[in-house]
Amino acid sequence: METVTRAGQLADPDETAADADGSTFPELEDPDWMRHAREVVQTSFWAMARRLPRLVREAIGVAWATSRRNTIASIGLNITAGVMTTFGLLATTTVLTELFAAGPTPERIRAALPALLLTASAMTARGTLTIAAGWAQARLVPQVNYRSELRMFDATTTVDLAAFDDAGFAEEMDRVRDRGMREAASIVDNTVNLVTGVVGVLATAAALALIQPILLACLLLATVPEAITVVRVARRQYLNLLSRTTRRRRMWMLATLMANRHTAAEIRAHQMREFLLGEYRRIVAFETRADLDLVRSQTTTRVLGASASGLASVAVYTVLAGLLLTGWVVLAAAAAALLALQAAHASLKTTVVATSSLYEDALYYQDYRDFLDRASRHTRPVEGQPTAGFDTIELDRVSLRYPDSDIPAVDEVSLTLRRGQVIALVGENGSGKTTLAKLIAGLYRPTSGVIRWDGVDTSDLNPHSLGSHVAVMAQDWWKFPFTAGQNILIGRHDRPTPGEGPSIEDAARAAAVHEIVLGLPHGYDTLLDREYKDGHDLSGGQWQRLVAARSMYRDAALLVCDEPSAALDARAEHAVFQHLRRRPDKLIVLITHRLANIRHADQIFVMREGRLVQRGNHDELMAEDGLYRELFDLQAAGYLATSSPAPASLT
Ligand SMILES: Nc1ncnc2c1ncn2[C@@H]1O[C@H](COP(=O)(O)OP(=O)(O)OP(=O)(O)O)[C@@H](O)[C@H]1O
Repeated sequence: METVTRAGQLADPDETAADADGSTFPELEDPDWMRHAREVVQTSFWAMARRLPRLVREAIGVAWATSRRNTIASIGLNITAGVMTTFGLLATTTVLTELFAAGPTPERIRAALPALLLTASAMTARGTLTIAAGWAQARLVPQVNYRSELRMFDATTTVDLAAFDDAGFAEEMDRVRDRGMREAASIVDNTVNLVTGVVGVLATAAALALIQPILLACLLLATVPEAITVVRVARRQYLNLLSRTTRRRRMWMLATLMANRHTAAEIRAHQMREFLLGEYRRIVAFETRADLDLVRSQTTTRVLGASASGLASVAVYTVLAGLLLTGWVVLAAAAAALLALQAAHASLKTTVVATSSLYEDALYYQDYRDFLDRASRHTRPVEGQPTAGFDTIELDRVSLRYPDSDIPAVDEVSLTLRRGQVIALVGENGSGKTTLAKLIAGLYRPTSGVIRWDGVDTSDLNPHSLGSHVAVMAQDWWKFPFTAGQNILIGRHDRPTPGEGPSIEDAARAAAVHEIVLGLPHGYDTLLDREYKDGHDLSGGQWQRLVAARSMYRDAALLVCDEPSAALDARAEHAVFQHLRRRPDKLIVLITHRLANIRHADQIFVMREGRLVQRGNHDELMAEDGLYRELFDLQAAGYLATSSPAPASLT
């Protein structure tokens, strides 16, 4: 893969990843999204310009959908400001004509006065309109930004869980979060800049054309060196940014490791400080060299550009002098033309820079749109019949194969579960218990087979309605950076009737976490994240109790508990399992490796390599000579206070 290096040249990856000492930065590989950056670098300016109309339409569409008022204001005020520029320049010509006319000075001034007032008014109006347009633009840009961010997070929180198992989806999501998400605002911003530039060019060109059309042609020619310099400098700057992105990611990662509460203990325990600082220093040295290279090459380009521009300006002024000498233009018109030339020059520069930036933005914006399309393919339609719950859940030859995997994680599983039961899924690591539980909970859709709630295929049910009857205590829960109370409340933040289910405190009591929360500095209002002021943290087991309280607060008909007591002490485990006992209104699905906790389950399903290999209650399974008994005996042996020899598998 090609990589972009220090001075911005495309280089061999091995060369790029090697620093001056010959050691390597294996992580300094280009992220995939950089391909767009390379495309920009390799595309000619005219190729970019050809795509402009489509981009401008797109940007105006986005801006229009966000705020009509600010869109009209940004564009309309800029156009009006352009008209004022033309007026101002033409009025300046009249002022100069009057001033250079023959006659006594006071009379000439008097004659010039009306045009002078007109010029002053036009320039004041232009200034005011430009400021107002800038204000509207400044209001529009963050609104567009928030809108695209919300659209993105709306998609990421709606897609099926399975989307996150698709490596392409995850990578695209990172890329869009990294850059594409904010491009819509940048497109709008650059479109308005482009409009401003074009209007400026047209306004001054109109004035010049009225003064002397030959000067207009000269102006366009004289701008070429400047345009080339601007594009070259912008591209080189961009290439530098590109090469830095990878290094900066690495630096950012190292910086996060070195200034982070979670890594502080390990860094000290392993005395990693010098290693991390050394890595950081190496990249900084690389960065500094790249910066110096850039400054050198940019300065050279600017010197060459400025010299060429200077020569071009001399040429234009020579033509102007020639026109003056031959009587093609009068002195007053020549002076006004000089002003127009300068104004046009600045507007052309704005136009060129905006075109180049707009093109670049558009490529990243395309990523954003592609991601939204991909997300919508991973999203279930919200229609489907609502459900009031279930009495039975039936799995009929249900399988699930993760993307990029040849072996199904769950393989043709058929079982029937009833409300009022406690059932347990048992098996060794990787046997498919969590995957099966997620299928039962409706978090995954089977790749084959059918799951029915009271005979109705769950894919015909409204997913939101179905989800409202399910609570999941996940194995890999997240420490949400909210208060203790909110951490429970988010189990069902939208409970329609308060008092319908357990209160936050009831749920906390059931999960043996109420006393712990009361002991926090602000009780249920204590923020559980040390990274914020006044934030606190809990131990792993205390967090797990809080997670259990959240699911109890959710109070759903189906409760799936995946290793609910892995981090709990004996007392808390007892409390949690007391709550997870048989209840007529609930179906409880338990996954645990602590088999003593499921002895009283109505049904135990034993899994091996994705398949159900045994089913029955504890006594029935102990009576069989199978995996369940083997696992149970192995565990029970650990609790026996005898010096009997350990099972063969442990020796
Ligand atoms: N998101 C995923 N993408 C791809 N493969 C996965 C994913 N999650 C699990 N697997 C694979 O599916 C198989 C079953 O995993 P699962 O988590 O269901 O097992 P488990 O019985 O719950 O294991 P454990 O007891 O360790 O929690 C394993 O081989 C695992 O590597």
